[in-house]
Amino acid sequence: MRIPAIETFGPNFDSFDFAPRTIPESQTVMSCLSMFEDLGFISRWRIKSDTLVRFLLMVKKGYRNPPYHNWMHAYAVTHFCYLLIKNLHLHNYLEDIELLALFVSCLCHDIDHRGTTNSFQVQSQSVLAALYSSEGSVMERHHLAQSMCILNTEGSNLFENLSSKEYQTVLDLMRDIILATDLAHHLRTVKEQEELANSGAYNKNDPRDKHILLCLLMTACDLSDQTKNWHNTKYIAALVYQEFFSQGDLEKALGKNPLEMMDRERACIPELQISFLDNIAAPVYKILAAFFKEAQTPMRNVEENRKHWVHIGQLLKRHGNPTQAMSVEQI
Ligand SMILES: Cc1nc2ccc(C(=O)NCC(C)C)cc2n2c(-c3cc(OC(C)(C)C)ccc3Cl)nnc12
Ligand SMILES: [Mg+2]
Ligand SMILES: [Zn+2]
Repeated sequence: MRIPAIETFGPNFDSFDFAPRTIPESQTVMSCLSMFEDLGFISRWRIKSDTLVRFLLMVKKGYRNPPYHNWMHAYAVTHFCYLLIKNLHLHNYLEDIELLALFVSCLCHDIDHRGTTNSFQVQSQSVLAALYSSEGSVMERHHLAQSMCILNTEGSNLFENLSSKEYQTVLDLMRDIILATDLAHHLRTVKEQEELANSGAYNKNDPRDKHILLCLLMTACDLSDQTKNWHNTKYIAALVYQEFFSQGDLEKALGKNPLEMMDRERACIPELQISFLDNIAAPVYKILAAFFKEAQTPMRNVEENRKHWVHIGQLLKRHGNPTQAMSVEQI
């Protein structure tokens, strides 16, 4: 089968400033094929092209269509992983199999997401909560289970030609990486990531150091919409709050009080986005830039986007009533 050259998808496809959501959804699977090829994964791991196509189509089909946590989110996350591998010379920090696991985890990390949070699963006593709430990370365990199902399906097992040792290793890595996408896990490990980055003593023979770096890279991919242009950032906020406000509506219907950020009557999006950037997103890219000098651009773009939110917040204060919930279209 002919896999298009990566240049087909634009001259700056491998630049941090490239916005993957400009790729039409109809070309995303083909674009993933080209990324696998361009990263050398197809020959290195002897991936049969029909297996790879079936795997990608099964993963894409595994996503539902909530406003934010859909296939295009997974595609954008995966594209940022491609950028990290191409721009940060990660081969000096991680083994080949760890890069493969990271890239495939990006594709799979939110499979079958329903657009609601872990706490909503527990509150609403969902089937997934019944299955996983005793271990925590309810949604992430489900994303992992769905991913394993696809890999265990005849014809879409991407890792069919890996040795049994490699096979076990890549599945263990996917488990660690996908479970690390739980915000609660991230908040528990971000301090350690910062210390490791600032120590300058990263040791590629230390499994703990490699685990910490893999978690940082995964979170950097998961939040990468914040590292693009303002138009992209504004658009993503609209999608995220559509999802949050729908959950808030459901919680009210269940007689529960939603968090302010999920309550369309109370949420002030610019304020919430500034605190999300300050407390969650910006630190991730500051730490990434502390690890890799080539990672200045994403960090600078997040700082730029914060300035836009401050400006929007001032406009709102001057022209609107500051507590009035801003419709996402008005942003
Ligand atoms: C634009 C944007 N605004 C957000 C605003 C708030 C929050 C939120 O959860 N606040 C909870 C309080 C307790 C702090 C997340 C937001 N968010 C995410 C996101 C990141 C996640 O977790 C990782 C990837 C591990 C960080 C998990 C889920 C989501 Cl939706 N992606 N984009 C966004
Ligand atoms: Mg997730
Ligand atoms: Zn995600």
